[in-house]
Amino acid sequence: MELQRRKIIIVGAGHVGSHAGYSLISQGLCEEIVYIDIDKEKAKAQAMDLFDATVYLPRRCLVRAGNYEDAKDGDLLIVAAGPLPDMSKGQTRMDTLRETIAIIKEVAEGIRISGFQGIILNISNPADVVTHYIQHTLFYPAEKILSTSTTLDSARLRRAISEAVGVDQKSILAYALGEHGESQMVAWSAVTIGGKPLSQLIQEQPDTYGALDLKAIAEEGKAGGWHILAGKGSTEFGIGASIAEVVRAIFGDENRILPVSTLLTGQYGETGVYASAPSLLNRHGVVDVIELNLTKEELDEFHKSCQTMKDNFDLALTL
Ligand SMILES: NC(=O)C1=CN([C@@H]2O[C@H](COP(=O)(O)OP(=O)(O)OC[C@H]3O[C@@H](n4cnc5c(N)ncnc54)[C@H](O)[C@@H]3O)[C@@H](O)[C@H]2O)C=CC1
Ligand SMILES: CC(=O)C(=O)O
Repeated sequence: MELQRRKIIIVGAGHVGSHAGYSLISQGLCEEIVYIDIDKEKAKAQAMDLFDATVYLPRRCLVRAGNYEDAKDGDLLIVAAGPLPDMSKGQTRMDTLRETIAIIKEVAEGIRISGFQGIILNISNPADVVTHYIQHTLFYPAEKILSTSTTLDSARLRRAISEAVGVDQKSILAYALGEHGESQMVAWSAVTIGGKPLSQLIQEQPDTYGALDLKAIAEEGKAGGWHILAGKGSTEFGIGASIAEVVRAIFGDENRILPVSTLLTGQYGETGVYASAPSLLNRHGVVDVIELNLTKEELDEFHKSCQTMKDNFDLALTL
């Protein structure tokens, strides 16, 4: 009998790293978590706090602080190190590129020397461009490096739709696609509520669904992160749950479809760019990208978003 011991490395023991850890241990998704942070005392403290919590959680998980040597036999590595956009300066996620890349250079080198060969899930913003940068720097197999990206924005979009139509988010399937950031777009043509296309509901119930302000709903979904940042200075529970959802799809070999950011190789007419699109996830990582039948306007918006990320990826390579 081969006993399973799933090991996750989390680089960055801040708000995201700690909440990712709590989501993972409370859902019993791994047997070991190792925190790496330049602030070693913080890494130790977060690990100890989380390990104490496991006493009262259903599944055992060893949580400790470590270093890149611990990544050698890791199965999955989460990158969550970097600054948040400074709202007082009106920064977007993309505006943090320069500062984040300086950190990511060190993180990527740590991953390289560790010999880590598992799946990399990048969260550091600007998420899509940074994921591409790590993949490029490490010559990493693209199917094994991804970002949660608009998995989180799609949850926020589903909340915004839910509030407008009075149906629970879980009964709504809706994707924000492209960038985890300002240029993201909504694939309205693919939205279904209880299995019915939104376009059909608009025709059948013009007084309710037909009266929806789709632009305002899309904006509300996109603004979700900003509302949370403004209110409490960090976003953590939503991203922690999104990370756990992606990890479950991978470790469970689920063939689950989530809107993660992956290297596009011709899908939607885009090549050589990390962007969020509905993708099939299993133990190998991202094994397929689903091409939705987007309208011409939606496709134009998607291309615009991809161009933003291509331009910033080129910029990242000069930093
Ligand atoms: N993709 C997404 O949906 C989300 C992305 N983020 C991004 O995640 C990143 C982390 O955000 P928070 O956890 O809120 O920040 P935080 O400031 O709470 O934590 C960041 C941690 O990274 C550590 N760190 C800095 N440089 C490091 C290095 N070279 N090596 C190892 N650790 C290092 C810091 O010591 C700190 O503990 C940011 O880039 C943020 O923009 C945050 C929320 C959601
Ligand atoms: C901070 C961030 O990227 C988010 O919560 O969406």
